[in-house]
Amino acid sequence: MTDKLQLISCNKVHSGELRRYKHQASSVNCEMTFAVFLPLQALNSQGESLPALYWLSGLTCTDENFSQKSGAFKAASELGIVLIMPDTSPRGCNLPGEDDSYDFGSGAGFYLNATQAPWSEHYRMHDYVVNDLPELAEPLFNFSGERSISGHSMGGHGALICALRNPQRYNSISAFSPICNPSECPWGNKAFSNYLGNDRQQWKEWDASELLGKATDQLPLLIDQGSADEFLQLQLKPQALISAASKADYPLELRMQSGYDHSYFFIASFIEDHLHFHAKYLK
Ligand SMILES: CC(=O)Oc1ccc2c(C)cc(=O)oc2c1
Repeated sequence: MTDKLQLISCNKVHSGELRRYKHQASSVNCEMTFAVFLPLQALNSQGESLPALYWLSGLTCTDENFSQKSGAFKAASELGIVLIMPDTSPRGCNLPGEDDSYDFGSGAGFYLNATQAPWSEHYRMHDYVVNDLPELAEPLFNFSGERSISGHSMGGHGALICALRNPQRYNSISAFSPICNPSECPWGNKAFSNYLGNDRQQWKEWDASELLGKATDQLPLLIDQGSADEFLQLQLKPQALISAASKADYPLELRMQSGYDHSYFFIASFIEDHLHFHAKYLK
């Protein structure tokens, strides 16, 4: 599988390696970039078997924001967890409007499979994250077969829908400030109407609150939300997820963190908690 990957860069960090790769991806029909953090344990020739945590970033981000701003590598090194960090959308596909706004198109793939032209040919980030990326990234180390998923904002919602739609593939889910009910917020309305069309029944298949409300398989789920988040009321709507979890008896731990906003300062403050949370379910 590694012959399909082109190494872009490699930096030593916390005794491990942060590598960036590019490759042609069949799910999204274009070139994609991703980053992987391999702790020291993944680099020695004995090849201790290690689990993976997928990180999905939010609107406007690339594979690089989490690497540069979260401070996750020290804990990932100590816990022996490989981090796999995809980009947030296909790019450079020359679709009309692809680069016109921060909340749609490039940097805003929403981790779903678009059904509407012209987006449906490339904007299939669900299949990329759930199928293509694991096939390429997991052979880079001695993979234990255990994976979990986390993310921020649009990526927090992405982590929720990837795991709720494919509970057998993940051991645990976490999110920072996720969009909780995209069918009922402006970012979600814009993305879903363009990617999925106007039939709101179809939207339910990609909305975390809808999926959680009818989930039959339950995964451990941790969410951190800042109380001073500027997007809390209009866009994120955690109450919808709390209500769905309560109706479905789904075990959700949602921690309201006093005074934190939507930025990576919030993520950096609690990422170690999230890594320790996932470590419990990855061994
Ligand atoms: C690096 C960074 O600040 O990331 C960032 C900023 C803002 C947002 C918003 C507004 C939404 C989202 O989904 O992600 C996101 C990420």
